Amino acid sequence: MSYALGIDSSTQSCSAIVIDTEAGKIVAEASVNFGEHLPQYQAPQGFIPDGPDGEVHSDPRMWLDALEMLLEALGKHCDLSKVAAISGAGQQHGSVYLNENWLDALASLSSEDSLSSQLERCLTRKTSPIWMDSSTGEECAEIAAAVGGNDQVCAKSGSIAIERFTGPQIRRFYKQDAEAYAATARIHLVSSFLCSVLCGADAPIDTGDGAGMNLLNIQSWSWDEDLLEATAPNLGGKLPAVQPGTTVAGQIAPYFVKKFGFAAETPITVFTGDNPSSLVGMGASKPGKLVISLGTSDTFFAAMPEVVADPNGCGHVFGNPTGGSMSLQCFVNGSLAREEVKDKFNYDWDQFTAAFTKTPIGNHGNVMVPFFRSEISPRIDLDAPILQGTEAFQNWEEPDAAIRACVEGQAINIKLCSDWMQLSPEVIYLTGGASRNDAIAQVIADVFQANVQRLAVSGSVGLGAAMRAADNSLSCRISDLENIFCQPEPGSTIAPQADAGAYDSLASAFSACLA
Ligand SMILES: Nc1ncnc2c1ncn2[C@@H]1O[C@H](COP(=O)(O)OP(=O)(O)O)[C@@H](O)[C@H]1O
Ligand SMILES: O=C(CO)[C@@H](O)[C@H](O)COP(=O)(O)O
Repeated sequence: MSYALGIDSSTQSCSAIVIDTEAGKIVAEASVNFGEHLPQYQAPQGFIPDGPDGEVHSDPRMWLDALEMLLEALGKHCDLSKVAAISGAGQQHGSVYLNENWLDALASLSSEDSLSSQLERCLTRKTSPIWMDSSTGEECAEIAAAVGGNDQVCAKSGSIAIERFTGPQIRRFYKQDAEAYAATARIHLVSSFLCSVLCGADAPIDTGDGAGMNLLNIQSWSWDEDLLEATAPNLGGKLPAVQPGTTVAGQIAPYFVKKFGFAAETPITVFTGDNPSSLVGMGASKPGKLVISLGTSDTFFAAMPEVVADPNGCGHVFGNPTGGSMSLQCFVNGSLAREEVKDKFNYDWDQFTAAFTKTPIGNHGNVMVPFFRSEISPRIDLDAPILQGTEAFQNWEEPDAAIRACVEGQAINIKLCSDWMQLSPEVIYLTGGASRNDAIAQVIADVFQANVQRLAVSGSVGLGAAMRAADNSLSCRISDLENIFCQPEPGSTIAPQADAGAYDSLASAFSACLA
């Protein structure tokens, strides 16, 4: 049997891909959009809107319901009993809090009932903070002070103390509700939570996703005692083991065998974060390739030959699921910022895209810092964009110029913030929902003065998971799978149209707006 299943539970949707490693083709794909298919959770974009004090949470029951809907849909396109290897990925940093009933509940799941109805009684925190949460500034400062400053936090964990990272989120929970914290027996990431559910047993956290917690030591790749202590009492005992991404976490639980027809004993490789998984699915797990993901967040990442920390404190070092490390820069104002500008003018994506043919490169000097919510790269508190240019532009009276300015501002910001990685690529590989947009891809090619390519398989997170599963459990090699599945979409290369230096003055104006 040669089928491998990869699952991607990201911010707005849960998707899956099944690859046939022998035939070298995709067998089935399916996707469940949280807002569209599970409206009862009132999370149109995958998170509960308007949380207080920068809180952004999601309901973990929604992720469970989506997983079931996904497998149901997938089973209509493919015989799931042929799947011989499974892995997956979750949006990074999000955490799930579970009580002492968790392990028993997992071990005794009945296929007569839903996962969410059987596991909700295990939740000690009804909703899960996710990566967009910025409520933990105070906790970050406390953790940094306790271990001797942010330089120490960064040297240990690969990032300074960061609001969305899981450690500060755990500390906030402990401070807000010490009783519920004490009743918490296990804290999982989205990735390890879903992996545990599939295994029917507690699964480890992998080094790729674990590094996004401010708790994992990136030299030893094990929980760091000082960071654990600085975060919350008895935390070590509440965390699962950390394991490399090449670990098999367990076998599929009887629940999924009975309900969806998987073969008993199908091995499950430890899940990772969506970005580390995408690194694999983009064929970029060895150093040399640079990826920009335009998902809910925009991210810029690459496998690194050695651990390099961002001197400005905005970038991160995560584990590479195939070994070694990767660097990543995350931009909160990604797709949702582009959508805000589009929706401001009641445009659809075609009208949004057409705006680029009606405006020139450089936008006559009109520049936008397109931050609709506090940005982390660079760290700045804003709840509305800064516009600088003609009066009409500043008054949002020029829709096409505003759209170009949003995307140019984003691309310039990505370039400025990723300079620390010292990568000057000839080719940038694009993935994520917005990567299908040629106009956005063209701006990235122009700003970076590099060719831009997309791969023929668009779901790089799920693909990366399927490839890791196949590498671990089907005797396939990642490099061979890359040759088959990670090939550029024919004719997709977008070359720069702008001259080198065309964006120099706009980049200076952008920086000046932030000064
Ligand atoms: N044609 C398009 N042009 C630009 N952006 C698009 C287009 N189609 C979809 N998107 C964006 O893709 C985003 C979803 O990307 P996706 O990678 O699926 O998100 P995530 O993995 O974070 O759940 C949407 O928020 C939407 O703004
Ligand atoms: O916070 C980060 C990375 O550090 C985000 O990239 C999340 O991992 C969410 O990913 P998407 O849903 O936007 O792909």
